[in-house]
Amino acid sequence: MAGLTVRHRRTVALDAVDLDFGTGVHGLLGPNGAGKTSLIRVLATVAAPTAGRLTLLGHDVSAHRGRTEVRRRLGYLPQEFGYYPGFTVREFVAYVAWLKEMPAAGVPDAVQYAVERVGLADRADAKVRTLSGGMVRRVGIAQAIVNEPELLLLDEPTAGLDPEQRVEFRALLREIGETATVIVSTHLVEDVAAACTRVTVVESGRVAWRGTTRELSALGPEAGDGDDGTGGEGSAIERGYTAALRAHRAASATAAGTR
Ligand SMILES: Nc1ncnc2c1ncn2[C@@H]1O[C@H](COP(=O)(O)OP(=O)(O)OP(=O)(O)O)[C@@H](O)[C@H]1O
Repeated sequence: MAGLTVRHRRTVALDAVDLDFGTGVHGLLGPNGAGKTSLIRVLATVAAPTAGRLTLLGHDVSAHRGRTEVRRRLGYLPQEFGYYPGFTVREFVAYVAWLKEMPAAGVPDAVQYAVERVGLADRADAKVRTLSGGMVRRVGIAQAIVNEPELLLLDEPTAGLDPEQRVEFRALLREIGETATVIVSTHLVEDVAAACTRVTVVESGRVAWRGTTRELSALGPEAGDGDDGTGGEGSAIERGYTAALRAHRAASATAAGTR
């Protein structure tokens, strides 16, 4: 993507962002309101950018034909995911498979596999309305992966999952990321540490930092070294994240001051 800009009335949610993502699990980290959801929605082709160029899976998505092709090959779990409470898990995931125009003959097996991968095989014939919040979240993940997407976009996917489910889910992401591009927006630094190989930190609609998870962990002060009494707390990756944000803010303030 190049010069990607998203405006909501007067708010600039994404400010001329240039990014590319290869195979693997990418974490999108940033404070509330940084622009993560705006970016994921554009990548999922549910929102059009205000300006800029976006190519997904080799297709220009400003063209109708490109968008249709890409939608078949992507999976998307929105932050607030809408479902039909009267459908069973199997029916709902099959419905999404149908929306993605998967060949009908392969749908039952694909649904079964997706449901198994999220650990819901024993509830596959239960109505979604009877499930707990964490289980509904897993239905959301199942519908996102039913077509074995080449591009998987997940907006705050671990919200509502208990610690054990989180661990299983991160393992699933790593497995999918071996062959697909997975982009996970989160404010949980531990999710990134456990599941992602690369990180993009966004703030105020701009890319504040990019690199590997390991590089982000190495960015912060050593534990206990914080010169202001806060910098040395938390895990290595939390300290790295805080350091990346501070450096970006300092650079933005300097740039604004010299304008
Ligand atoms: N529909 C909208 N109308 C007006 N402003 C919006 C709309 N959606 C987002 N914004 C604004 O755009 C900016 C970026 O929001 P976005 O939801 O992309 O951030 P985020 O990083 O996903 O935040 P969070 O972690 O809180 O979900 C924020 O300032 C937000 O208030």
